[in-house]
Amino acid sequence: MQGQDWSAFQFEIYLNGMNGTVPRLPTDLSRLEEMAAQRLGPGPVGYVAGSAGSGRTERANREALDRWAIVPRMLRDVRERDLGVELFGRRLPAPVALAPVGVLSIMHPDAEPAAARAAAALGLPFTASSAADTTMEQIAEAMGEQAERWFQLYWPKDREVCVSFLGRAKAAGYSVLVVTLDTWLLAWRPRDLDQAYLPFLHGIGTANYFSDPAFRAGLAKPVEEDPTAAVLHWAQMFADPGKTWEDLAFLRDHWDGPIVLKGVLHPDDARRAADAGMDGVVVSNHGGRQVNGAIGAADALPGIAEAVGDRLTVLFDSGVRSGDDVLKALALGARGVLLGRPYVYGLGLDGEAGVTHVLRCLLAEFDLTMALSGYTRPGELTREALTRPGGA
Ligand SMILES: Cc1cc2nc3c(=O)[nH]c(=O)nc-3n(C[C@H](O)[C@H](O)[C@H](O)COP(=O)(O)O)c2cc1C
Ligand SMILES: O=C(O)C(=O)c1ccccc1
Repeated sequence: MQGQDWSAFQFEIYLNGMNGTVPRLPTDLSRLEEMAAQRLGPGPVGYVAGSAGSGRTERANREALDRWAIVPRMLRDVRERDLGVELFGRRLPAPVALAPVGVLSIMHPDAEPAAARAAAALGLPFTASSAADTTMEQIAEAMGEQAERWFQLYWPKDREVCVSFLGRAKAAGYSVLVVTLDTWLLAWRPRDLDQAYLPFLHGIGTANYFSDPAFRAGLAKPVEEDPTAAVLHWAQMFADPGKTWEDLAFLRDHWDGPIVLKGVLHPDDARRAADAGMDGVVVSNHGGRQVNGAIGAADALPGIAEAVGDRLTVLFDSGVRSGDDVLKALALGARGVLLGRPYVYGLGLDGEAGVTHVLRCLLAEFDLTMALSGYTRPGELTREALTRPGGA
């Protein structure tokens, strides 16, 4: 084994069984939602599990991955394997990062620091959401100096707040800026609407803003004196639906590291990202939480990889639930994937240990599936590894 031996987790689980111990959480990560629904509150679970409209696009994400089938190849000596990849100039032990997810404290009191520590302990990047309950500085501290961390920007209307966030993220050691393009407005989300549940109105997810000097300067009264006014101010400056491709020059001027645009679904938008001097895209429909009826993310992936794969680092999220999903995404042209809801359920069900469990399951399953399919490293995976049984 050249890289980290991710599949050792499988044997560890069986060995623990000799002492009568079985895993506290399911090892089929698609079952976590069901367990979370039994054990956690309906508001928080609805917020995480819910999606836009009828849930058509959330289902499309699964269907798009399920339409592909892996075609395993035999007798290829798969003893020496390495899941490691290079992303944005850094060597990572596996092609997986944690997706930016806001308001994690609705799932578990240990929230972002717990998830970030779990990622750091395995050497995987944690993407801190702008809408976190812990400041980016506190998350950085929880992760430790050397740990790879990315900052997700909800690009605010207020220029001063934007510049302040970028300066803080750089100072706190975030290496990659992930700019989310698909959430200028929150979509129509019936599960949240039916329960009239929105965490932000309770001030959840505003830690980066309420601690920010530029944000605070825009308030008539200090946050502590009038929290409701602070939340309302946050709501109107949090995003700017007026942004256009020309505005990316501003971000390029104020961030000297890699910039990745999250939420790209059309090859022409990916080309524009490359033309604007961006470094990567995340092919994503936000887990089906924004445009109901939108294309399944894995259906958009091959066209985008073909259009810009030689100019940009193409990442993927929306629907990844297993090691075979990771294999398919890489074979369809992604260089890495972001894991969303499964780690959030792991956090809700068992804190930091739950996130660790989820990541180790995903990567053990990916390593075993890759080996059993005849591949030894992510770079070997191409469309050749897959077929589409239904045709097309
Ligand atoms: C509860 C929740 C909160 C999220 N918050 C953010 C966020 O703050 N910023 C962001 O860019 N994406 C956010 N996302 C989207 C994720 O980054 C990712 O695109 C999505 O979860 C992928 O879909 P999947 O979890 O079904 O695989 C959120 C997703 C969920 C489920
Ligand atoms: O709920 C989400 O999908 C999301 O992206 C979000 C938006 C604003 C604040 C926190 C999360």
